[in-house]
Parts: sequence; structure tokens; C-alpha cells
Amino acid sequence: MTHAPITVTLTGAGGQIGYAALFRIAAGDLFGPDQPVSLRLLEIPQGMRAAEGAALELADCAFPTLAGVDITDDANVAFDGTNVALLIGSRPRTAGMERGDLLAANGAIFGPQGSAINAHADDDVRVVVVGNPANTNALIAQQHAPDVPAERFTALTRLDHNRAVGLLAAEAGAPVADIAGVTIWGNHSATQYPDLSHATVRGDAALAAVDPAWARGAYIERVAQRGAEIIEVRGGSSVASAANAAIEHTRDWVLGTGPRAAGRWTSAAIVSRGEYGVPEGLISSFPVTSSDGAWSIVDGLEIDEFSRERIDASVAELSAERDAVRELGLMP
Ligand SMILES: NC(=O)c1ccc[n+]([C@@H]2O[C@H](COP(=O)([O-])OP(=O)(O)OC[C@H]3O[C@@H](n4cnc5c(N)ncnc54)[C@H](O)[C@@H]3O)[C@@H](O)[C@H]2O)c1
Ligand SMILES: O=C(O)C[C@H](O)C(=O)O
Repeated sequence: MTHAPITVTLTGAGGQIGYAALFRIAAGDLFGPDQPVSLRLLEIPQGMRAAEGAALELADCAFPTLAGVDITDDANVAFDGTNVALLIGSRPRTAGMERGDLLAANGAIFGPQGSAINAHADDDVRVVVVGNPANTNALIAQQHAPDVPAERFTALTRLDHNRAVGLLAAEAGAPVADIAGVTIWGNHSATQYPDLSHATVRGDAALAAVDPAWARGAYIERVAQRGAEIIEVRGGSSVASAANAAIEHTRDWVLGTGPRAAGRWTSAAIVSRGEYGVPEGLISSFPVTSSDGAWSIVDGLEIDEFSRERIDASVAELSAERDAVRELGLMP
């Protein structure tokens, strides 16, 4: 292993998703078996012991790809020279709440972290916001980091994407590998739009492989409510699948989506430049591919009236969340 270590900062490292993600990242799941990683764990004082315990266990794994672990409750230290920042630390919702109900409680975390990233992170920093409500928290962080290119701030909708692919595969009786062209549009919330208009199953239109009424009814509801379903069945919000999605999002961003991109794409919430009628500046989910460390939005997809209404509804919610955090004084 001759590469210099990549520094990865995890916030909320003592929490559930942090615990699920740390060992996979340390084992090389982000950048492969030849790329060492140096981990920075950011926690609040109440979470420090849990993070310290995780660090002891990391040492006990003796991963060849793990170059070091530092634990801190100071964001300025945690983001110093960081290349990848996974912003997980924040409160999860409980049964009966929408993710947007966490705006006031969690939004306040992301401004100071954005400022610390702005002041201390490496020039190539890439930020992935997992903490809910993820899109708007990412916007808050991005707005506090004026010296970092806006496109380096993203929010996780890969979990929704994976859910959408998995549920379509199950309905069509096809392996996941035979599914392509699924898109999550908009917000990581109940208004998100899992879109099968351009999806294929074994190369044929998904809307011919499954009942189109299901695809444009129960399916959308099931994907959009999957987080609530997990909370109800598991008694707590998703953990391992969320960590997996954060790793896949980051790996694809940094290493590229590669040859998969022929007719295939994934979904990520990235800063809009006005594509598909999404107002500039919002961090909204799009169909994306990645190469040379940058996301590109898949262009030229036809948007029918049904899709237009749903994309617009989710984007309207993002605009309302942005206005709400402005009113709360959480944006500069
Ligand atoms: N975007 C997604 O797809 C997705 C999926 C699952 C969960 N989530 C969200 O991820 C977040 C974390 O979930 P979890 O299950 O790990 O929660 P958790 O309660 O188990 O862990 C959260 C951790 O964050 C820490 N924390 C709180 N404030 C912090 C701060 N300012 N700096 C650093 N750390 C801080 C807490 O001490 C705790 O250890 C929640 O907001 C949850 O809703 C998002
Ligand atoms: O739904 C939640 O609150 C957790 C997470 O955002 C999820 O989608 O599982």
C-alpha cells in the first residue's frame, strides 16, 4: 500500500449508523483494499465514550487499510484537512414524526459544521449529509461554506434509490442486477418521487413488466414510507442499510459509477443548477452518474405530466424547508 491515507470524518460516530459504517470504511469498503483511510470521529461530549469504544474495537480488527483513528468533540479538529465528511450526527425521528419535524432540532448542528469545513477541510473535500432532514441540512452546511464549491455538498437519497430498486426487483421477480433507470427525485421525505418511467427490467420497460397502476400508486407510497415502516417494525430508524447507502454514495462519487453508466444511473441529492425545473440552489435528488470525482445529472429524460406533478410537489417542500430554516435564523 503506497497511497497516502484519505481522511474521512464521521460525525455522530458513537451513534448507530456511525457504528455500522465505521467498520466497513476501515475495512476498505469506501476506496478499496489498496487505499488506507484515516478516521476522524466527531461526537458531542455525551457520545464520546461510545465513539471511544468503537475505536477500541477498530483497533481489535487490525484492518490493514486503517491508518489511524482520532476522536474529538471539536468540529475544527474533526474537519482539519478532511477529504470526505459524512455528516451523520443528529437525532433520528421516532414513530409518528416526519423527518421535517427534526428541522429545528437538527438544523442548528449543520451551520457550525459547514463553517468548520469551510475553514479547515482539504481543498478536495466532499460532504455527504445523512442526518435528517438531509437535503435541507446539507443546504444549511453548504450555505455556511462559501469558499467550498457548492457541488461538494450532497445529501443521501441512495437509500431511497436502493429501496426502490429492491422493491421493483421483488415485484418483477428479477434479480437486482437486471434493474436499471430507477430515479428518486426531490426530497428525502414522504414527498420523494420514486420514478419508474425510464426504468427497465432485463432491458424491457419496467412499466410493462409490472402493473403500471402499482408502479404509480402503492409502489411510490411504499418506497416513500419505507423509513417509517422500518421504524415501526424494527423499533428504530434504519441503520445498516443507511450506512451501506452512505458508503455506496461516497464510493461512486469518488471512484465513479464507471461502465455501469450505460443506460444506468443512481440517485443523489445534489445542488440544482435549474435542471428539470428544480430551482437553482436547492439540494434535490436527481438521476446521476459520476466520473472524475463529480456528479452529473442524466439529461434529456422525458418528464410526463404525472412525473412533473410529483417532482414539483417534492421540490415545493424543499423550498418551504429552506424558507423555514431562513426564518429560524439557521442560514447566513
Ligand atoms: N438520509 C438517510 O437516508 C438516513 C437514513 C437513516 C437515518 N438517517 C438519519 O441519520 C441520523 C443519525 O441516525 P442514527 O440512527 O445514527 O442516530 P443515533 O441517535 O444512534 O446517533 C446519532 C449520534 O449523533 C451524535 N450527535 C448529535 N449531535 C451531534 C453533533 N452536533 N456533532 C456530532 N455528533 C452529534 C449523538 O451523540 C449520537 O451518538 C438521524 O438524523 C437519522 O434520521 C438518515
Ligand atoms: O425514516 C427515517 O426517519 C430514517 C431514514 O431517513 C430512513 O429513510 O430510513
